[in-house]
Formats: sequence, structure tokens, C-alpha cells
Amino acid sequence: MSIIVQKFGGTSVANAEKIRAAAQRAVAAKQAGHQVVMVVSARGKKTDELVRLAAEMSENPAAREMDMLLSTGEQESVSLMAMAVHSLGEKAVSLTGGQIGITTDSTFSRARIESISTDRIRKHLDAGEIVIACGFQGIDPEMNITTLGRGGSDTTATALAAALQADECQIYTDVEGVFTTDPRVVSAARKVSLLAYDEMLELASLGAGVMHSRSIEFAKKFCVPLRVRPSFDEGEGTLIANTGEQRMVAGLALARNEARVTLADLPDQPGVTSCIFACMAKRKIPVDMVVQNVAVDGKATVSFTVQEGELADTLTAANEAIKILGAGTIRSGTNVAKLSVVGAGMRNHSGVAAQMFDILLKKGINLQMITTSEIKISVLVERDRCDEALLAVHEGFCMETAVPQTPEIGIQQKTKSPECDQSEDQLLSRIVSKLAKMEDIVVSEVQLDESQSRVTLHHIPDVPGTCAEIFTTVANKNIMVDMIVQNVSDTGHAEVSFTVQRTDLENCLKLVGELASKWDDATVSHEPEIGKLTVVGIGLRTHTGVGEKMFKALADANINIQMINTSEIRMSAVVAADQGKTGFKVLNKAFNLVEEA
Ligand SMILES: Nc1ncnc2c1ncn2[C@@H]1O[C@H](COP(=O)(O)OP(=O)(O)O)[C@@H](O)[C@H]1O
Ligand SMILES: N[C@@H](CC(=O)OP(=O)(O)O)C(=O)O
Repeated sequence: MSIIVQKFGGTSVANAEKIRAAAQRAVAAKQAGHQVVMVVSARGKKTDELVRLAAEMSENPAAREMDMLLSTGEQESVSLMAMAVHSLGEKAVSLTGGQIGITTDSTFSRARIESISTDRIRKHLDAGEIVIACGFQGIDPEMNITTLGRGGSDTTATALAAALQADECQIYTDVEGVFTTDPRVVSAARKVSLLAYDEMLELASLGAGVMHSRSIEFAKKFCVPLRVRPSFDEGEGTLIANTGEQRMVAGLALARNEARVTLADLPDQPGVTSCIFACMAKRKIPVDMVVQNVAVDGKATVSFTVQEGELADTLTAANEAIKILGAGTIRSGTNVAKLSVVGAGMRNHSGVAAQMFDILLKKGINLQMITTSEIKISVLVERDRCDEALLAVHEGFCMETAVPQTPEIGIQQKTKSPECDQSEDQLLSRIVSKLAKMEDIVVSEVQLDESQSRVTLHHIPDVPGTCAEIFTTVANKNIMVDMIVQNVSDTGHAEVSFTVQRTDLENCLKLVGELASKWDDATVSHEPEIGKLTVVGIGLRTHTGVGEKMFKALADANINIQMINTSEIRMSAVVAADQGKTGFKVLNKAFNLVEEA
């Protein structure tokens, strides 16, 4: 019999009427012939209330007691839900995380799921009961109650769906589905019918609040079709699954509360990035928008962003790194927000970044930092203008219209869509079947690309429009740009590096040379042959250990890193061409992957 998991978020169970409506939905699915598992969050703002209550008791409540407290919000709603189902004449049983058999590690307030025993759930389902599970919680090996981190009920739902091999995991919420961007911020946002796992993974980790990125990791790893649906009507919502659709721009995400950190005057030698990542990973700080540009005068600069709430911890970790490295200075700033564009089709189009930069130029918004990955572009902008930036990019790409928009700038390359590649799915399922713990990191592949060159523009004006001009000029000549990194500037001048195909290098140098000659003191440097090493997997950025492992393996092999970019599905490092093959070997070893002959 088919199993359906239905998750109801806090807003969908906020009062008795809503609880009854959710119960009716589960009963309807049951009566349509499915076995039904409901995952329910705490009602309305209950979890926030509990957090406030704890703050009244203590400035620094014990983590164990916090989890004990917060888990009660879900316990309240599952029992009410079971009563509602009973009153509709169906059998139902409510279960806590521990009763279900969700075992986690002991990291209170952000525990990771280790395993789920499905025996008890199956017994209840086979007895014709609707199982109503508490979201967001589990139990550690010492029987302590743990919670999975705020918003963690999505994770419970997809993890249960994965363990039960459910036919669909439905996430019921207070909007029609996943929109091109938060519909509460941009009223013209449009609901998207279909998204690829990778697109949703990137959107969720870059700030789209509708889903928790960890839950998409489960869905992708275990191939669970996810459907985000409205709890208030019969809308079909958004299906998140493997799809070959190649939209240039599928969605936008805004992370408002970012902080930027720059470590400058670092020695330009192997091990620097590794040391910084290790210090961050030790404190479990997820860093994003990591930008390391080519060194100038033997001194390297690494910038990255973290959530503002993590800044104090990050600065302590950065100080530690500098002490270990024996050199370096730290700068940081908080009035910034990160705006990201995500779309699986951008991997084949030369103009998405150029068009985004052009849209922001027309608003006079400066790009303080840029990083791109295969299917996303992130820029750091002034926080006070981030809503304006979001709106402008949404409008500029005509995202309110249902027809996929192709950028006006650049061309589309004809390449096959990787999502349709079945061998990739098989590779993934082989790796997932060997995981010791459900939330272990999945690294499926290491790639070496030896077909690219690196181009850097030094000392360019740090004003709106510079990058728009560079990348529009390049895209208009049909040159495909792969990685782009631009570091934070505190000097009025910036540096931007990018990679292009070696066959396009000559053309590209001519174009950027002409541009650079217009700007006082701007110069161009390049490296005709580089190696681009990429680690491919799922949830790479949110698991802080992946960067640490990657950069340590490269440092141990004495390989210097010239450029970095990171995303949820890929982490890339540019190294010297003659070190590419060694890098490929050591990374395969570090991630226990069999090296291909
Ligand atoms: N791209 C997006 N699409 C849809 N909703 C989004 C998006 N980005 C952010 N949101 C916000 O996510 C909210 C739903 O998530 P959440 O409040 O966690 O719901 P729940 O209580 O059901 O878990 C919506 O109300 C919406 O404001
Ligand atoms: N109640 C928890 C878990 C959760 O996922 O809630 P929601 O589904 O309402 O986002 C929280 O507020 O974090």
C-alpha cells in the first residue's frame, strides 16, 4: 500500500479550526487508500513563546533543558491532532520523536538524525491507524530528548518519508507552494510548479524560508518526491523532484542578516584556507560566499560571509586562525545582505550573471562581493537596499511571467542536462546505501576540469556598474564564464577573477584589456592553464566539515589554492595546472572515492 507523509507547519495548526482541517486532509488521504503519516509542528508561534519563557528563567539556559522544553510544543499539537482525527471517525496514534524511533546525536538544539527505526510506525499503519509524529525532535543514545534546529519539522518529515520509502512527502504550509521569491516580500512573485532538488537545495540554503535545506538533502539523497502545498485550499503546490527542466532563473533568495569577514595580509602558501576552514568547522560555523582571489604581492586575502548572529564566534575563530598562521589582519562588517539567483539552466548560458549585474547597476546598487557556482549567483549588497535589489532582479528577469525568460545578454550553449543522467542517480543511491548515519555527508564525485584559464582584473573601480560592464562585454561575445569571484573592497578598488574556456582566452583578454585601459591603474593578469577541482555532493556547505576536509587534503599535498567557490552541491578550488592531477588523486582519497583509471 502506498505511504504518504503529510507535514503541517505551525501556521497550519495554529488554532482548532486549522487542526481540524489538517485532520480532514489526512483522513481523506487514508480513505483514498493510502497509509498516512502526519508530521506536526508546534502551534503558531508556540516555539518562540517557549524560547521567551526560557529567557525569563535564565540568561544561559542549559541546552539539554532547552530541548526538553521546546519539544513540548510539538507534543501538544500531535495529541490535539489525534483527538481531531478520532472525532472524524478514524483511528490515529500520536508519537514523540523518541517513541517513533528517531535516534539523533547529542548536539542539543541542532541534533542530526542518525537512524530511524520504522517498526513501530509500520505496526500502527498496518493496524489501520494514522500515525501522528512530533516534528523537530528525536532522542539521543542516552535517551535525552533532542531537537533538530529551528524549522526542523520539514527534516523529520522527509527523513520519515525516506525511511518508509514513502510515495510522496507533502509539506503543507500557509502559501500556495514555492514561489519565485518570498511572496510576502514581493507581491508579484509567482508560484513555480516544478523545481529540481538542486535548485531547491540552493534556494533553501541561500535564504528561501519556505523549506529547511536539510530536508531537501534527505529528499534528494533518498529520492523522495516532495510537494509543497497550501493547507488552506486544494492547490497542487510545487513538486520538487528530479527534473530535466532547464530554467535560467528559477528563484531568488535573500538572506538579510549576513555579516562579512575578510582575512587579509595572509601568507600566500598552501594550508591557509585549510587552517581558516578548520577553525570555523571546530565551532560548527557554516561559512558562505567564500572568496579567495589570486594573491597580490605574495599576500592572500580570503573573505566570506556568515549569519550575523555567528559573527562574534566567527571573529574568535578568525583570530585563532591568524595566530596559527602567524600573520594576517581581520576586517568585518554587518550592514550587508546576500541576494542569490538560482536556476539549473544557467550552467549553459553565458549571460545570467551579466544581466543580474546590469539590473543592479540600473538601480545604482553596488556589488560588494560576488560568487557564482554552477547553478547560482550570489551578490552581497548594502542591507538597506536589499529589498529594492530583490524587486529589481525579480522584475528584470520578468519572473512574474510563467514563460521561462532567457537573458537578453549572451547565448545558450547546447549541452545535455545532467539531471536526466540516470548513471548519476545510480551512483548516488550506491553511496547512500553505504551511509552509516542518515545525515552523513554525501560526496559522490571529484571532478578535474583542465579546460579553463583564469583571468583577473586588478584595481578596478569599486562602484556600481564595473562588473556589469565586464561581464556584459564578455557575454556579448558569446564567451562562457564559469567561476566568478569578487572580494570585499575597503580601498575603493576591487579585484575580480573568473574562469573561461582556454579556447576563449585570447578573445577574452582582448576585451577586458580594452576595458581595463579605461580605468586608472587597472591591470589584467591571467593564467592560461589552471586546474579546477570540484567536490560534488549534497549539503556540502551546511556540513561544515566538507570544506575543512577538502582544503586540508590539498594543503597536505602542498597545493596552493588560487580561487574558491562553494555551494550546497559543489565546492570548487582553482589550482595551478600542474597540480590538478595530484589534487584529483588526494581528494578522491580524502573522500574515500575510488579513483577512475
Ligand atoms: N520562495 C518562497 N516561496 C514560498 N514561500 C516562501 C519563499 N521564501 C520564503 N517564504 C516564506 O515561507 C513561509 C512558509 O514557511 P514557514 O513560515 O516555515 O511555514 P510553516 O509554519 O508551514 O513551516 C511563507 O509564509 C513565506 O512567507
Ligand atoms: N516548531 C519548530 C519546528 C518547526 O519546523 O516549525 P515550523 O514547521 O512551523 O517551521 C520551530 O518553530 O522551529
